[in-house]
Amino acid sequence: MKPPTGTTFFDKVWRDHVIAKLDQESDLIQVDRLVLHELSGSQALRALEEAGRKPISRGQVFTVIEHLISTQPGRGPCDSVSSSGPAMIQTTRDASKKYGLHFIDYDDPRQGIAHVVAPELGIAFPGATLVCCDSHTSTIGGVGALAWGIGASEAEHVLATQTLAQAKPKTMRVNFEGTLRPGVFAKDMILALIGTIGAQGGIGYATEYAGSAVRDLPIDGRLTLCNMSIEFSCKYGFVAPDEKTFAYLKGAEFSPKGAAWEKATSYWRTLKTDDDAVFDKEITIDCDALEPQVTWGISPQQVGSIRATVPRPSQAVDKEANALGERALTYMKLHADEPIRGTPIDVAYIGSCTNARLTDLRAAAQILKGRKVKAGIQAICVPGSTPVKRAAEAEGIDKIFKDAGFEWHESACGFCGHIGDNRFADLRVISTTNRNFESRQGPKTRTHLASPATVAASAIMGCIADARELS
Ligand SMILES: CC(C)[C@H](C(=O)O)[C@@H](O)C(=O)O
Ligand code: SF4
Repeated sequence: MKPPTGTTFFDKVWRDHVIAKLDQESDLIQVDRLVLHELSGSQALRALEEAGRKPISRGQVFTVIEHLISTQPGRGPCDSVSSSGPAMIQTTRDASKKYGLHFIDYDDPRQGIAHVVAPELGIAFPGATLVCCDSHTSTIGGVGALAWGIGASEAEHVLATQTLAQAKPKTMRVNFEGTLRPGVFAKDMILALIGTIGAQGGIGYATEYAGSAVRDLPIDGRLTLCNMSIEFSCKYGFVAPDEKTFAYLKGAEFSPKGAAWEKATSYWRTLKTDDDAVFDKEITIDCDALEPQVTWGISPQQVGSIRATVPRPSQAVDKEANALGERALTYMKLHADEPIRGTPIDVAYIGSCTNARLTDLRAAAQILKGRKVKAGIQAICVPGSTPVKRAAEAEGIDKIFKDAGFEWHESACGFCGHIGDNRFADLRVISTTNRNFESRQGPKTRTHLASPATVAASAIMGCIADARELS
């Protein structure tokens, strides 16, 4: 008789949302929250309208303008970074008003990137299932929700039924153990994991991030970790909720209040993995020894310590990695055995749903205070949301950035992905974002992914720099 084993956080949340078993692998899942942005969300809203249908539960649907809207101060209702932007923005605006959805327009004081706004406003909560037409939706696992990215046709189905058919994934736990040294952050943790497991390492898994280093992270750091789950092909990433989670969500606009809050937190406290639960896969990352990480290639798996040299593709684990390595060095105009630190840069970018929350801006400001961006370097900050921007301004962080020589923008997805603006074309960018694919940030841009502190230090030095030398 197999000894009974405990249940994982994932299994508990999944079990509480199964409406019906569809077949051996798939279940029909109840969806608690649907978040739509104007790029792919507008497609779902238009398809629903063309089918003559309407949302089954408009109170569970949230729409936000954040992908295509310009980040320039003084932006107008349809100022966009792409030619198709104005129409998609207006479609989202019109449908949201027609159906009475929770709508956050470009000039709403709560506006921001969906994956920053949903936790901030308590739209997401522990144990909730939340979907969005975006591959980085797993970010929201940082507050203990089960959140994943879907396509526009799936979003149309959720709009009409508030359910979704899902194949149940295997479970993985990544134990980040130890204590981060000063100058090392959540971004370094997740980059190190992806460098270890590979960009395909999470296919078919739901990943729980655990361990002492995760417990020590602020919620912003947990959101950073979960954000990049998809960069190792893992659709679901999450951190089981704890008192830090509850403190973060308490009092948020859409969080339960009063007796409902007490009832909710008593349920949320049950959402943790049992001590004797067994995972399909477990990995441990030693954080005591962790160094700041920076990518050198064209995949987030092509990453290493900022103190390392660019690796030789011939030393890669297999032929495929070898070929990707050769392609990366050619595209990135780098040479094997050269130190990554000291590589000249053209642009320093702080933004995105990965690393532009208040703790991220504080970490960068600590490096920038009293210093100047190197002459000739473009330095831009796009806060993750308008509330983050306002909170940073209340602390004088915007002044530190501007005095150093950074541009201080309005919140949106901005220059994370190449949606239209070509100002980084053919330049080397060190960036707090989550993807370093070829031409990700514009035609022939060469992107290095790093933490906000590393980006800030690099802006000052004019080359890839170790923030620990400046702090
Ligand atoms: C536009 C959206 C579909 C896309 C994604 O899902 O990842 C974008 O957010 C990105 O980061 O490339
Ligand atoms: S900030 Fe970047 S990664 Fe995040 S949703 Fe927007 S485009 Fe995608």
